[in-house]
Amino acid sequence: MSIGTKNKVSTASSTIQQALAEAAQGVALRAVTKKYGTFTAVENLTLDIPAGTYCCLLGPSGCGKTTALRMIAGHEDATSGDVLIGDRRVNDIPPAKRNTAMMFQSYALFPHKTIWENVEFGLKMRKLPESDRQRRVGEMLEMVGLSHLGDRKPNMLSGGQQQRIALARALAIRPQVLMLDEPLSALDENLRVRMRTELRKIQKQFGMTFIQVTHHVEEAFSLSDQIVVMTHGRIDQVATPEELFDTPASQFVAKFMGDNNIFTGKVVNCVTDNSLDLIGLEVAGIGTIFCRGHAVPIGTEAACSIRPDLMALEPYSAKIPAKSSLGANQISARITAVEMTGYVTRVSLMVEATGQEILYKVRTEDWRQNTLQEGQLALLSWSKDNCIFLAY
Ligand SMILES: Nc1ncnc2c1ncn2[C@@H]1O[C@H](COP(=O)(O)OP(=O)(O)OP(=O)(O)O)[C@@H](O)[C@H]1O
Repeated sequence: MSIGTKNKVSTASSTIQQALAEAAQGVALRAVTKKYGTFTAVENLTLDIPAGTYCCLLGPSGCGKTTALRMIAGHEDATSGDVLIGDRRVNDIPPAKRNTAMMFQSYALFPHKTIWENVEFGLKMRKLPESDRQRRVGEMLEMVGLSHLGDRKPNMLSGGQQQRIALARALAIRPQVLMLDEPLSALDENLRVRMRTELRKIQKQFGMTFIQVTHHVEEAFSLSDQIVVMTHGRIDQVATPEELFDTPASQFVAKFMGDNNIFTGKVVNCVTDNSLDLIGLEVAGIGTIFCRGHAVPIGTEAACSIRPDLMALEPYSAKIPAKSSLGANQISARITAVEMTGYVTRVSLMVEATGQEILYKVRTEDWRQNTLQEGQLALLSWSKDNCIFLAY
């Protein structure tokens, strides 16, 4: 590549970068509800997504995330509440006039049009002059690294390439917000991981607002600045991936994050301590488990959560567990299964007194150093500081 070409590329890229970053707007929902007849699909959602954020709406099937996305895009009317893009209330503005773009799982590329024509489509609809269209399509194809494929039809491209074209087409109109509805689910595992890295890179590079619907926790963790966890049409928690991983706010979130071990019981003890109180939870058949959280009245039914990688496991016979001193969380459990999944080994255990299943996760290399086996009784222990109190 000559120096001249290189300069041209970087100038083009910084021009798009500026244009896209300037276009980006935040989104706000104010007490938004959507009803289908008597059924409430989305209830009283209030949410702020700042401009330039990669936000994922995460939750199980049917929790209302697509409905929420469609109300932002204008494909669904809110039954009540306000939808704002930037400072503008958009409830009564049709989808094509909202300055948003949508990218779907199926890419929705036009099969009979070339790649170039696909990317140009939205610009033609907006009646951009020919010269502007040419320049923008060129820039977009360059951005996704597929300038050389402009003459091909979509069926002559791989799944990953089609995906990038769908992204180029969506961004060509310089939307204030890009919405992505499960954009990676049609791809195989390897490609999915590669494409999510690309999506994140492009979103960061150009500082755009992306709102994506997904039910994959790992995908939401890897992509997002902000994750909105939804259940039954409501928001359960809005947090960064790190916050969600370290401190789930509810039993639902702790379970949905994957493998967290949850104990339910009654609050029997609360000690005010630094920013987070030390709480004792009496768990039937197990005893008192100590955890960190915000104090609630003694006697309240609640739960706590401990990550499977933050526990320690050792042979039971080596130590008789001292009856819970403050903060020493220990239980005995029998190993019921050991699964080597690659870097990580998953060890399933059962608390014999209650039948509760517990998961312990360990680096495979570390697991190989110990003598524990399936069928053996073991002692699990974990720190109160890693154990998260869940008030609901
Ligand atoms: N047009 C409709 N008429 C009636 N009910 C609907 C309609 N669209 C969605 N629903 C219902 O609203 C609820 C939320 O649907 P939505 O598609 O938003 O869920 P989701 O979280 O995106 O699920 P998925 O991950 O399966 O797409 C579901 O119970 C669904 O059946």
